[in-house]
Amino acid sequence: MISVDEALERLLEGVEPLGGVDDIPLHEALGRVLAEDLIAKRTQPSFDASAMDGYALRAEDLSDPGKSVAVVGESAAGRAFERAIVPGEAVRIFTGAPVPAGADTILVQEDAERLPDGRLKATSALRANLHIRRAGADFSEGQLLLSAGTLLRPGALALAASGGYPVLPVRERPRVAILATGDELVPPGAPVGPSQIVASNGYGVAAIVRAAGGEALDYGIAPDDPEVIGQRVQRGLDEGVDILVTIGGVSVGDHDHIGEVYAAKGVELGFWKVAMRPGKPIMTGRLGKTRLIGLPGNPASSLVSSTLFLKPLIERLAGRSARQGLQKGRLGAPVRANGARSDFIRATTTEVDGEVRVFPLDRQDSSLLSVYAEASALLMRPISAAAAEAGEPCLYLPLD
Ligand SMILES: Nc1nc2c(c(=O)[nH]1)N[C@H]1C(S)=C(S)[C@@H](COP(=O)(O)OP(=O)(O)OC[C@H]3O[C@@H](n4cnc5c(N)ncnc54)[C@H](O)[C@@H]3O)O[C@H]1N2
Ligand code: MOO
Repeated sequence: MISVDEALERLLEGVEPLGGVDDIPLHEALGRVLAEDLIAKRTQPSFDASAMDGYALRAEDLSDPGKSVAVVGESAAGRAFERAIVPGEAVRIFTGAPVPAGADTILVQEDAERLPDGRLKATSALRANLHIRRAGADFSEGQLLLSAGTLLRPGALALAASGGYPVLPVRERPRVAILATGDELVPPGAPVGPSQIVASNGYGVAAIVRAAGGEALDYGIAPDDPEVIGQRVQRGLDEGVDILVTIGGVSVGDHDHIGEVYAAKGVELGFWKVAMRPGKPIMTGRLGKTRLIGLPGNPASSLVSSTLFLKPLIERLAGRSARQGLQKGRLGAPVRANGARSDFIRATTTEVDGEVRVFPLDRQDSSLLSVYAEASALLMRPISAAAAEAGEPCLYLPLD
């Protein structure tokens, strides 16, 4: 059996980002991947701005407690005070408003006293350069705002808007068809007969697809019939999907037909079986431009193997820049020696003194979705790892 690293290397070998680029409005761009570097079209802020409600003035004018200055006008957000101030003058100012020329500090309202004649005093010591956001503090025109390959998250969308972009060039999304297989499967919400179960895995797999930057296409449920599974696979090929994912039927039982279907379709086999737990029987292949991934049917197996293989494949096709791999943490509890497969243990994480502690969950059977849903990380135990105590270093993969 090949290792996880070798399997991933084989799967990603020669995979290039898809070529298409769409121009789409900002509000539709969440989760898409930026196709080009984004250069700021403007400077933010474009003027020195006050960070507080108060008064703009020269610090020197109120350097001793006996001094006062005249308040000669107002600068509000969107309505600047039109001229420079001169020594002895202050301007009432509000958060976000332009600081008038001649002023070098902001006296916050809470530290200001207006005298009966309207003049202004400071009730605490004042110095220059307080509460002023300098022009260009966020970014300047011509600066790189976001690099090609960035996954567009909420902050990136707001930044692009601020930089002057109502529309963004984004990469074409990899199209990923997901087909559940098994005579026992019924859709969620349908009556569940004796010996039937609900087809649940596809919903988790589809969510992994979307979070990675792909488009998930639901191909429904096929019975354990190689003929029918073959027809659905053909549909994926006809529709030119980038990835065709099947769930179940990759093991060695009499009703496991994915290998047979691959062979009948002339799929060029990538690998079958990886030295990992859960998810060992994963099968991959390629037919023309379509990549095929046969996920194992057990719920945790399908989700762990999607996280380790399907997700990076989508990220590569989507043109995403380098992704986070295994992280360093410390064991929150002792673990047993490991055997001949890398173990991806469903775990929770907490931060203690700036370090992440990883706590394996009690039950690890690959059928347990309640355990998988509780997990925030996969604790990775390498092949043949020795038993380890709480507090020892470990590696883990955060789950989205
Ligand atoms: N003799 C052996 N038996 C098994 C081996 C082995 O090496 N030798 N490997 C085991 C491992 S490890 C796994 S993982 C499973 C994977 O088997 P399949 O991919 O063939 O999966 P199925 O048999 O079709 O289903 C397994 C299990 O998962 C349920 N399932 C399937 N699809 C879904 C779905 N969409 N949603 C929810 N649950 C699903 C299915 O009902 C079964 O209970 O094989 C072991 N056996
Ligand atoms: O790999 Mo199976 O995934 O142990 O249940």
